[in-house]
Amino acid sequence: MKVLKFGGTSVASAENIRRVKEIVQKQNEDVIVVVSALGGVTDLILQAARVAASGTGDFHPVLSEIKNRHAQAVAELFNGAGPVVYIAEELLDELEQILTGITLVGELTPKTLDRIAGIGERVSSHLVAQFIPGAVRKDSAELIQTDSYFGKARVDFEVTNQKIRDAFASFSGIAVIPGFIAKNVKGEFTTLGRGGSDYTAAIMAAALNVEALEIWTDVDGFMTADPRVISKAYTIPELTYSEAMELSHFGAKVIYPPTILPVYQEGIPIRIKNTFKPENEGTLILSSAQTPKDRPIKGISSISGITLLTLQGIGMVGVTGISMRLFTALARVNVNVILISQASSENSISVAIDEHAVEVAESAIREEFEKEIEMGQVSKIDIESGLSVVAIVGENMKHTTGIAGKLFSTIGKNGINVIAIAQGASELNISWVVKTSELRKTLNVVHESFFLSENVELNVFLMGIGTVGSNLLQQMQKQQKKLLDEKHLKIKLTGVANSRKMAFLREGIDMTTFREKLENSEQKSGLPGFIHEMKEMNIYNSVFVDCTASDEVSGYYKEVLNANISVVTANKVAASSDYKNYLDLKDVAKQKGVKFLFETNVGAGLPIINTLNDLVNSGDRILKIEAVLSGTLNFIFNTISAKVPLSKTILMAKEQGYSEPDPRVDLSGLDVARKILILARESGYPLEMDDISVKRFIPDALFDGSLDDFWENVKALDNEFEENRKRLEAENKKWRFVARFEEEKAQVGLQEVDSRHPFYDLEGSNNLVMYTTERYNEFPMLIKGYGAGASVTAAGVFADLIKVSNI
Ligand SMILES: NC(=O)c1ccc[n+]([C@@H]2O[C@H](COP(=O)([O-])OP(=O)(O)OC[C@H]3O[C@@H](n4cnc5c(N)ncnc54)[C@H](O)[C@@H]3O)[C@@H](O)[C@H]2O)c1
Ligand SMILES: N[C@@H](CCO)C(=O)O
Repeated sequence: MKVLKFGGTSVASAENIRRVKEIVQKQNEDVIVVVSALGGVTDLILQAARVAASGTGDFHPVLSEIKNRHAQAVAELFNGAGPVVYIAEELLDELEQILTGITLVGELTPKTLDRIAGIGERVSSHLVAQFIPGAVRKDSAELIQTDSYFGKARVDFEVTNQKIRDAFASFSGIAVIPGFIAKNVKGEFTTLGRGGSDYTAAIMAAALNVEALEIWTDVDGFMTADPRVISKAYTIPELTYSEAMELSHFGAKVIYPPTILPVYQEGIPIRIKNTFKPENEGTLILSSAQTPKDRPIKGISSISGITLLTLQGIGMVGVTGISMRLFTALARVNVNVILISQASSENSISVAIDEHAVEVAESAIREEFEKEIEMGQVSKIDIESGLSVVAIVGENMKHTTGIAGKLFSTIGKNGINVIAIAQGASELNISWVVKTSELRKTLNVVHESFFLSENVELNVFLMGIGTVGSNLLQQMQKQQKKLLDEKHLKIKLTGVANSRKMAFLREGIDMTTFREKLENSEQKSGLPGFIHEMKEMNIYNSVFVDCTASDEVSGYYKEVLNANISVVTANKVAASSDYKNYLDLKDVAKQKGVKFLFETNVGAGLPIINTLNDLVNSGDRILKIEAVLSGTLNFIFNTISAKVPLSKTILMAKEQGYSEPDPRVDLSGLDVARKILILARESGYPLEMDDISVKRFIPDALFDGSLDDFWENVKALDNEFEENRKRLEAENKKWRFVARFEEEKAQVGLQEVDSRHPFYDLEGSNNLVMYTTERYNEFPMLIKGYGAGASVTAAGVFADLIKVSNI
């Protein structure tokens, strides 16, 4: 035999009752079907009773709604005919009479309320019993005997069990019974309190020691987290009774814990099933559940609307009875304590309570500790609202090390502040308090870290979609699927901006149609606005990618890092700004557990900075750096010829995506100066830009004025350069713009190199770096290759991005 309980939504309408019938008829054994009232009916009854008791209002409109709901179901299920019509009418007339009585006396006692609160179940059980062929209705009120604590009556199990066993001694087939209701020894109606129908089902199941109890509801069972917040939450196949109780204590309102006590004591399995998707397995709750060893956590639950009340004072240290008095004071005013945290210093005790109970709780505590407050032994009662409690639950946590470490480091890395923590010695649950504004992010990071570790998500906020930025998006879009399939890395474009518009989407903007999305966006681009929105979205594992050349953008890195968002940048301005700022950014990133990566600042996609870091970190010392670091300048000097004058080569470098947005940054030597400065710093030398000697090969006058002036005036240099070029050709030499760092000094400038020089054969826009170190001494280390260009630079940015994910 099995007991099946159908909740309010499962019997909310004729259509749903048809589903119930189908489910019941598919059972291969005898069943007892416990039903709730039609969804929402109990609330309507209570509402009508309150209106009646007020003495001023008219309960009839609410009563009509109750009657209509039933009349509609009867009409659809029975064509409005048959005995059920009279039964329903009779019960609802009874309700009307009692409501009239309440109106007359202007008083609503718990006893009267219990007389009517279960009328919904009494009607629905008749409807369902008559609708399922062969089913018989039995009256649970005659089987379950309670005391007279109206509203939440306590069951007399000895009498009840005997009554149930007698009633079902020779029963076979389908029985339908109302949930929630019972009677006291005098035969007066009582109710079983919150979760009452579940309780009825559990009482029946335990009394008859049935094979299983099935709770049919409108969800698939216990989920790994609140599915309204975590779209990737999934149904937990098996739970122990203790895990189910822990999970349902908070958000997961699948069952009400006290209701499962009778079946728990008998070891009867409970299955949670979805009436609307009966084919799904649901969740099975047993004494010992299957738990994969690598999944110590079964689920995450959360509850919002929490206030933390902290009693603090050095006068509390070592004084016995403080907690007893605190909790007794709260109990006196019926305040339920959801979480308790007290440090071993005993200097403070924090309790998490429902925010609606704050006023009563506070005044009860103030009253209790009036003397101590007066004497200064209790210095303050702190109240912090707008909080949520989150908990991870799992029996396998017991004696497993590293769970709390993993939990809090994941949370911390994402910039979420943990306000209070509680873990019982049973190690079944770790609970903590966060601001409700951080709840979504908390659930996401914890869910990802414990349940979806096979898929790491990276949320990209990209600023600047010019040469490098747009190429990066193409590469990411092409590689997205492969990274997901093979590396379990999900890259999402969660925000993007060009100089006019910006767009954001938590689920990820389609990288093929991002331009349309931007065009259609109503958000005008603006740096503070972009940063604000990114921070407000507060998504875990976020990365800010800077593909602009703007110093204004780089000025925001600190704020971004401080918000626990990693920074990946192709923009060289920050790493070559004041040494203090460069160090600060690195420090903030370290402190916040996020990354600040800028590999493409030198040599585009070439592994120049990473290699340098590896050398230095492994104990090598950089003695000398000699390098050609400008793709633009190398391209210009390799392209200039009798037919292609200087001015044309500059234009070509720009068109081919090598030059800076303003090519004067390359021509002036500033770009190379920035790069050698960054390399010197990464080698461990605290250089400033002023320490770099820059020898320009283009007259200063050309750098004054607008970019248009420059394009016009630069042509005047063509002849002189052609003369010099011819001379060089005759001498079999080439121009190379060389950067050098040695003995804490750095310089950049134009050099004429002959064919024996290692820089002589450097083609196209290639870069070459030579590291002379203590280990690479007689033969320096060489890194050579494309040093500029859209695809190689974008690839370098992409590689940094992937590094952030730590896959
Ligand atoms: N091109 C290369 O080979 C290369 C190599 C290494 C590093 N970089 C660096 O990459 C960065 C981008 O270079 P690029 O060649 O793509 O330049 P680009 O001029 O093609 O692109 C820069 C884009 O940033 C946009 N932008 C500027 N300020 C903005 C703001 N406040 N908000 C939104 N968008 C803004 C511009 O409108 C432009 O579209 C530069 O810092 C450059 O030094 C480039
Ligand atoms: N403008 C730069 C881009 C690479 O940093 C260059 O030409 O080298």
